[in-house]
Amino acid sequence: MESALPAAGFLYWVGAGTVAYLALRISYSLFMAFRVWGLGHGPGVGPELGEWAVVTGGTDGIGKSYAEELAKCGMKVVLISRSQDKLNEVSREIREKFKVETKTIAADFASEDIYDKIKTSLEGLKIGVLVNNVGISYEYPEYFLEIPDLDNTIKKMLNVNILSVCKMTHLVLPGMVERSKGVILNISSASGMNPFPLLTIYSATKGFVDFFSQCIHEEYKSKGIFVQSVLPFFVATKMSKIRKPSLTVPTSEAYVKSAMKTVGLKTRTNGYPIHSLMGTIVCMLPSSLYLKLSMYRGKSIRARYLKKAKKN
Ligand SMILES: CCCCC/C=C\C/C=C\C/C=C\C/C=C\CCCC(=O)CC(=O)SCCNC(=O)CCNC(=O)[C@H](O)C(C)(C)COP(=O)(O)OP(=O)(O)OC[C@H]1O[C@@H](n2cnc3c(N)ncnc32)[C@H](O)[C@@H]1OP(=O)(O)O
Ligand SMILES: NC(=O)C1=CN([C@@H]2O[C@H](COP(=O)(O)OP(=O)(O)OC[C@H]3O[C@@H](n4cnc5c(N)ncnc54)[C@H](OP(=O)(O)O)[C@@H]3O)[C@@H](O)[C@H]2O)C=CC1
Repeated sequence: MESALPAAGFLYWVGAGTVAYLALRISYSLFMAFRVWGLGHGPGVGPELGEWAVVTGGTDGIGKSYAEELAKCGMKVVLISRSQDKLNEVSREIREKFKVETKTIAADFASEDIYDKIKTSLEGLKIGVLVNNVGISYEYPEYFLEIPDLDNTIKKMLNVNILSVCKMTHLVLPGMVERSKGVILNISSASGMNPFPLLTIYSATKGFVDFFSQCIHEEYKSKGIFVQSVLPFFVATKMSKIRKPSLTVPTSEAYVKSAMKTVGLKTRTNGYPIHSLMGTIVCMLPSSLYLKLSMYRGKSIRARYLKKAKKN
């Protein structure tokens, strides 16, 4: 009886400590959400950082929306993607709508020999913002060994999702450091925060982007550079193949408008209020439960995709 009392006291303090810790974490998250999305603040970017913004994969989805938001802030925009036709069309739209200068570079980030051409095209530009947005994912969630053309998929996904982030940062960061200002926005994914089975290679590349961003921010923040890791859940784009936006699946325009409010305030963000709530919940789940739920989710999307493919 006597020896049970100190154990009960110990458990009481462990319980009280845990509750206090969780209460503090939730209060801090709510306070930050209110500060970022409730109070609002001016754009954390603009031509004062350097007149040009560079957006990789800037002709569709999330990248196109970043290009438009940056142009709206008065920045000149360089768009980089594969198709010159799409580049011409989107750059014309941006020039006409926002009255800013644009430049295009046609390059395929699946290749490794494009960076000399990009370097030459960017020479002499004062780049204030780099958005490392380009990324590719699976056609649909799939078991590792069943991925069509696996060797080629591995190489392509690593080149587009990882190599592009390192190489573009290498090209742009020296100028920013020299001018002691600049913002780099790296588009990771919620699947880079927590592993997402059946999107294994993709999820792991996005984990790389998240770690890379956090480390570079810590290395260069004293030089006036702000690096942000952006971690969206699903957004309605060609990549997710979700056609109809919903409460939890915003359009890319709504997503980016919201994510831009966090620039300068948060080095890691899910970018959208409901996504932040989902991120907070997911991070509090025991990892075994999270993995079960995400595997279940992946399997259900896979089944729907395969059923639809069989019908067509
Ligand atoms: C609030 C608490 C949260 C707790 C969470 C707990 C556990 C965690 C569990 C899961 C983790 C959650 C999210 C994952 C994390 C990160 C994801 C990041 C994604 C990312 O980085 C980008 C990608 O890599 S996307 C993956 C690659 N692309 C694909 O796999 C495409 C596959 N999809 C398709 O082919 C099609 O969409 C389809 C065949 C599945 C359906 O197409 P169809 O034309 O038939 O249907 P639609 O009209 O488009 O939509 C109907 C309906 O379904 C919803 N929906 C469609 N697709 C998806 C999808 N991929 N994911 C989720 N939901 C999808 C769509 O929104 C519609 O819903 P509605 O009927 O309107 O409610
Ligand atoms: N949509 C979502 O649900 C989520 C997306 N993300 C991330 O957001 C980023 C953007 O995704 P999203 O907007 O959905 O993608 P989209 O597929 O809608 O757009 C992709 C853009 O990248 C370009 N692109 C694709 N492949 C290459 C390549 N090999 N070389 C050069 N450019 C290329 C495309 O242009 P073109 O085809 O002309 O080359 C297009 O401009 C990605 O990094 C993705 O991982 C993260 C979480 C969720």
